[in-house]
Amino acid sequence: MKAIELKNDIYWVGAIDWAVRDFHGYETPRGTTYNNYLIIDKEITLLDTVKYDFSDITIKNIKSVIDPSKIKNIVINHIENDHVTSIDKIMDLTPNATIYITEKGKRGLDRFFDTSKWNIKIVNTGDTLNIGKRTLLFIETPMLHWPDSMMTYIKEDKILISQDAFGQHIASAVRFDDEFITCDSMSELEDAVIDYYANILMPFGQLIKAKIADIQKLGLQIEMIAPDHGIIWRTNPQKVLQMYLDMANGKTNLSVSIIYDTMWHSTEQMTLPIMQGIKDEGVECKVIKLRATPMSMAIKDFWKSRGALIGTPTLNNIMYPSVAHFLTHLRGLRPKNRIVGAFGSYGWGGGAVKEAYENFNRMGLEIFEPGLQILFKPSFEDETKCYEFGKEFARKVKEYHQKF
Ligand SMILES: Cc1cc2nc3c(=O)[nH]c(=O)nc-3n(C[C@H](O)[C@H](O)[C@H](O)COP(=O)(O)O)c2cc1C
Repeated sequence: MKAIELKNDIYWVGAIDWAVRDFHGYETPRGTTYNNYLIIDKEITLLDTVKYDFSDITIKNIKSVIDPSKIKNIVINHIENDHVTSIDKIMDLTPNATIYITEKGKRGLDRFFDTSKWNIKIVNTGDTLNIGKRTLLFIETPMLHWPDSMMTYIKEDKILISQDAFGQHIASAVRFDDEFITCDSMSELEDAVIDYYANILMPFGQLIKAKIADIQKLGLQIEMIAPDHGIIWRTNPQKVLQMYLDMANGKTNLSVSIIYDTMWHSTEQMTLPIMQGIKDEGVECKVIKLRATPMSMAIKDFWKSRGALIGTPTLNNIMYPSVAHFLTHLRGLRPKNRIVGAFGSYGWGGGAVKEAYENFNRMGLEIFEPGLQILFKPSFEDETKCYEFGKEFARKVKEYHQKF
């Protein structure tokens, strides 16, 4: 691999991770990339590093353009391990370089490395760094998605180095959106954006809107958005900005996800008439069995639908563990603008459906009540109840969807 030019004298020097499937628990079936960028100017500047196991690769890529000892400035936009843990290797090659980082970023960096001998400059929103023909503008983006996060805008080239925002977990032979949609497809790229947003950025919708508004107020013209993972947006960067705004504003499909688990298939049997009821109301429906589906995919499918029905049998008075796991994960992501209900089979005292509703209440979601509980295996009459339950839920979903 070698460096790839984004614009004149601005290079991608990152690494492709074809093999990663478990990214801090997030399933990444397409792998990912760790993107970082090198600018050749009067002061040679590196924007971000990569995950530690890939330090040799980024160094090789940098060497394909320039001797790394000539790097004068290193901008660290985000201190998460996948972006910062090869900085020591880079600093070994250019010990006099200056690191530009936010104050919170510096505090974190000090926990990973002995930074006592490194030159470090703290930057705030609006600060600029002139590197010769170019000026870098720093924009702090706290909690998008860590407190230290920032973006760097290359003024003359109109490139926004956006760190994790606008990224996707895609390992590909190509670097740019136009290339990707030729060898894969736009819908695959969009799906990867939604997947990343749902699993990482869902809690931060309000911040996303505010930050995009700030960027618009600054009047920055953006010709390219270069994130720290996946494909670079050079054809139509406005597309991903609009996708983020839409998701932050609650836009999603008029559809339902049935997300369930089962021990002896009774709850599973309930999914079929429920699904039929939903479809007969003209609403699309997708059914996801939790133990057969990676958590991050179930989260994405939840996010892609206006409504979700959670199916759980009762085990020892409470929800089935995989369902509890899913709802705990979902609660951390602070979902909004979705309507939910629950159903499931039980054998005696029940308890799982009630507990699912307790979870929904804690999340502050729009709730469809009452839930549906069936004793052991659903009878023919029970299946009719399931069908009506699905129909009624779909009607409520359609009504709720009008608000958006
Ligand atoms: C280990 C075990 C514990 C159970 N605990 C309860 C319970 O506490 N309360 C209850 O109502 N049913 C309990 N059940 C019964 C199940 O909820 C019942 O068999 C139900 O139909 C299972 O639904 P499923 O086929 O979708 O897994 C238990 C079942 C098993 C296997």
